Amino acid sequence: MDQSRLVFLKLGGSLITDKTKPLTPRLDVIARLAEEISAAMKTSPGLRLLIGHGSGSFGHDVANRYQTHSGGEGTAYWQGFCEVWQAARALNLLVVEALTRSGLPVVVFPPLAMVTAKNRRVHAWDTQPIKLAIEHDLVPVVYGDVVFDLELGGTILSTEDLFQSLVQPLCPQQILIAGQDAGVYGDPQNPGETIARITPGNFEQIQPALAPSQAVDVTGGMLSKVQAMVKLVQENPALEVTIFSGLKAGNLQELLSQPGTQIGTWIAHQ
Ligand SMILES: Nc1ncnc2c1ncn2[C@@H]1O[C@H](COP(=O)(O)OP(=O)(O)OP(=O)(O)O)[C@@H](O)[C@H]1O
Ligand SMILES: C=C(C)CCOP(=O)(O)O
Repeated sequence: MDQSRLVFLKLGGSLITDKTKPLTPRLDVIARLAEEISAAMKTSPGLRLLIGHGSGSFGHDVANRYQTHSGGEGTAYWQGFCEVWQAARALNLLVVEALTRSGLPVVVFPPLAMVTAKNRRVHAWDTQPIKLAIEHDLVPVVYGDVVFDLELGGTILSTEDLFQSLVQPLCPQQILIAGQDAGVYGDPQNPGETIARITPGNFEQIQPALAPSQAVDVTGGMLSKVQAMVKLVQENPALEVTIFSGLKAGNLQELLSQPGTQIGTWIAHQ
């Protein structure tokens, strides 16, 4: 890859859906986020993007009913697997429609068709097509999905799981995680103050403030998100991660077009 700046962006399920109501997209938010991304791309010629999105009250709700993430066998398990796929895909269609309407050249890489897992971790993924899409100035889109698992039968990979496995082959400079919350709160029971910076050095001290999602969520909420990102910056010291609110209009556009903007919680090597 050349000198341009590659950013992985997650549009969290807590942002693009209402996680308190099954199968409820926030279409106005999705449309605004798409416009912000498009505006940032126009004013930042070196910016290259890989977009991932979460499943919110689509996939999580159905997966929770069937415990799809834990693996299984038999007709009922595979029926559930299929229903989770349908829910995740339905949300993906809405996101892609909005991104396309905003003029973004998006191409979808459905995880079920590309990735296999082993005990809930990415096992094999030919990332060459994604690399080529970025090199040709397209915007690849991935999303949390069901995948076949060589040990468990089936499982679920979150957007963060996918990002973790794409960092090494694609070498992004930044990961932006947009959710409904202003960042990582020092006390999730009393949301207000966000933690400005998390590093491998202060992670242990911050960990008690990290909890699963307050909504139905089979991939772990803020705790697993921060854990995964701290591990990534530890392994890739040049990488920086920002967790921020995409509900506040303008945040996403600013973070995309002005690297270094201090919004939300930063996760960095030091
Ligand atoms: N310290 C904390 N700060 C902020 N949120 C926290 C904290 N601890 C737990 N949470 C919960 O984690 C949620 C964010 O994780 P969640 O996985 O729901 O987000 P998401 O990635 O946007 O959603 P999805 O997994 O559907 O894509 C928050 O909405 C909150 O309920
Ligand atoms: C529940 C499904 C299908 C995917 C979960 O992905 P995430 O919302 O990124 O955690």
